[in-house]
Amino acid sequence: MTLSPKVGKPPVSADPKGRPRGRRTNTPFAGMNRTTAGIRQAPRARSLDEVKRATRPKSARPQKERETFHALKMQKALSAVPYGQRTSIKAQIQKTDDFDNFPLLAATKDSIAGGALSGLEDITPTPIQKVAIPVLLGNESRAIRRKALSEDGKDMGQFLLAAETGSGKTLAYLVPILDAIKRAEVQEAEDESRRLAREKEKEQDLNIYAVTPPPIDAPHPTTGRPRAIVLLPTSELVTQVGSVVKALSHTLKFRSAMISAAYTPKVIRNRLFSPSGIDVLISTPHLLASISESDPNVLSRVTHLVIDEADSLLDRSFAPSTSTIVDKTTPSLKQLILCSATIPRSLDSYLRKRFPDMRRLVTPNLHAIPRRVQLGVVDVDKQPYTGNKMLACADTIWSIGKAANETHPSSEDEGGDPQQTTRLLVFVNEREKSQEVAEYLAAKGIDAVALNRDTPEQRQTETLAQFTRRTSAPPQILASTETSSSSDVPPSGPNYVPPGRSGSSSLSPSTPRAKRHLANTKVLVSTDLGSRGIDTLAVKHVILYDVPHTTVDFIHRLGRTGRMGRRGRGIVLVGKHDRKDVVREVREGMFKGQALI
Ligand SMILES: Nc1ncnc2c1ncn2[C@@H]1O[C@H](COP(=O)(O)OP(=O)(O)OP(=O)(O)O)[C@@H](O)[C@H]1O
Repeated sequence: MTLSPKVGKPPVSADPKGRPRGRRTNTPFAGMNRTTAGIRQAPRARSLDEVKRATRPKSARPQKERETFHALKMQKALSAVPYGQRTSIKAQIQKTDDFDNFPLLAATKDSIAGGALSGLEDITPTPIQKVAIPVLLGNESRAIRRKALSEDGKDMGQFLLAAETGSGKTLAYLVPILDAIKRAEVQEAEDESRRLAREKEKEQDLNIYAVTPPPIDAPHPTTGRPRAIVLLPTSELVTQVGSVVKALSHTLKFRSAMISAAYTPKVIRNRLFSPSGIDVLISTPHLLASISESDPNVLSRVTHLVIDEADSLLDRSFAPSTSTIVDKTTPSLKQLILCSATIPRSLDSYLRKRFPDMRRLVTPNLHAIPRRVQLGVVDVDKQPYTGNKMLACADTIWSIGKAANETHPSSEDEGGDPQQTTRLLVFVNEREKSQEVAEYLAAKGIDAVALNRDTPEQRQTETLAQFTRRTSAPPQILASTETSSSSDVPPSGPNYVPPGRSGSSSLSPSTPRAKRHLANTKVLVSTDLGSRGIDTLAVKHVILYDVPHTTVDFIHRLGRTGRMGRRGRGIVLVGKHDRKDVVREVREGMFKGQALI
């Protein structure tokens, strides 16, 4: 290493052009080896505002707004729908306000008002019905329609209907399908009569004395070969959707059948192979997939296949049976319709791979829990529960039941109006817990039953029927006759004490048998089984005993109340092991009417 010859020489004071050659100020080493502070001028005096800001106490300083959905972002459960898309859908559907706006057959329109929604006044289509019915009817430009057809050019439309819980998705797919079936029936009848006329002419040309043989007593051509199939995950949902289809069939005149494990093999066979034929079949995928193995013809004529509750039917446990049915029906299929209240990310990526051309028909409020559903929080670690969640649950139910009884004293069992009975759903995460909680509540004098996969099919149906009773009053009327107004919805807070409580618990955790009975109140303690699709119109209160694992479960469970414009209350019980941050964000999202993520 050689040293510079300038080492030890004093610095030159000016460069050849006469500029001073001192220390460079814009290099990383500019501040090194200084003997003076190098302040060129006196510091600038602070303005009055700057002084005020600096002397303000920390608590008074504006906080940087907390990032919304920080905890929910960790879960990443739901696929996002951009807000721009939501706004444009909202604008699009604003023009439609009547079922008459859709090019439906007169009989189809009559079947809505006179069948499926009989008893309701001023029937207007819901957002998902406004979005989906025209598209499924094929009532749009050819260019848009071509987009919905599959890539291989096959004439099969693929659609995903996604909308909030309790927003009328069932009719959104049933109405256009039944309309198409009726039109196809008319077309086929015309074709058949033309064919017969041609045959007759031919016979007459060949032999004028030909005698037509008497008609053979053949079964109907649609026997065991339905035109439309609706798949649902449970027997209860098969019964629920089956009854809507039946109600429509009274006016529209078609044949339908529902089959599930709740029926005996003989009943299933008789329904499926009825000599009078079948147009619409409602089934669970496991049962239909196994029938199709022994009798593949069952799926040979299907033009419309609906996979309702698609977020469940395309998950690991159902996917093999569902896919088998999709594969076997594909050759004759005109429309494949998936329907769901949520688009979980797993479903989103599955659809992108398996059905990349699927058209998504979503509503502006998808993934938002309506603001008319209010969420209260009970901190079970605080007084008077001190960590006893079961006690907190029982006490909350007693408070709700007592408050309702003050308004409607006569019980259903005593011949009172069943609509005045308070029906509550309690959701737990594990099936063992449902039994445990139901027994505890019963010991506390509450009419509670458990519902889980171990409950026999028949009992599941009977139990759920008590919570799905239809009311004929329109939502607006129901909302106004509710015992509560938005002001008496349970206030939520870290230690929300339900109304009617004086501060101490009216129940003791060690009470072995009920000393008192909470009249006029029915409680169902359920696992996720009771949270999917069940039309629990009669339920105004949902208690989340466990904090749901994901936002998907939050949406489904809270979606059992506040259906079709009604008000509802959710109460979540949080303990020290529960994700309070997740609950807080869900509450904030609900308050702002935002879509959860
Ligand atoms: N246009 C309408 N006007 C009034 N009520 C309607 C209308 N369409 C459907 N309903 C009623 O709304 C209720 C909820 O409908 P449905 O069960 O189809 O909801 P959903 O969107 O499938 O809910 P989920 O996601 O929970 O399965 C039903 O009782 C149904 O009769």
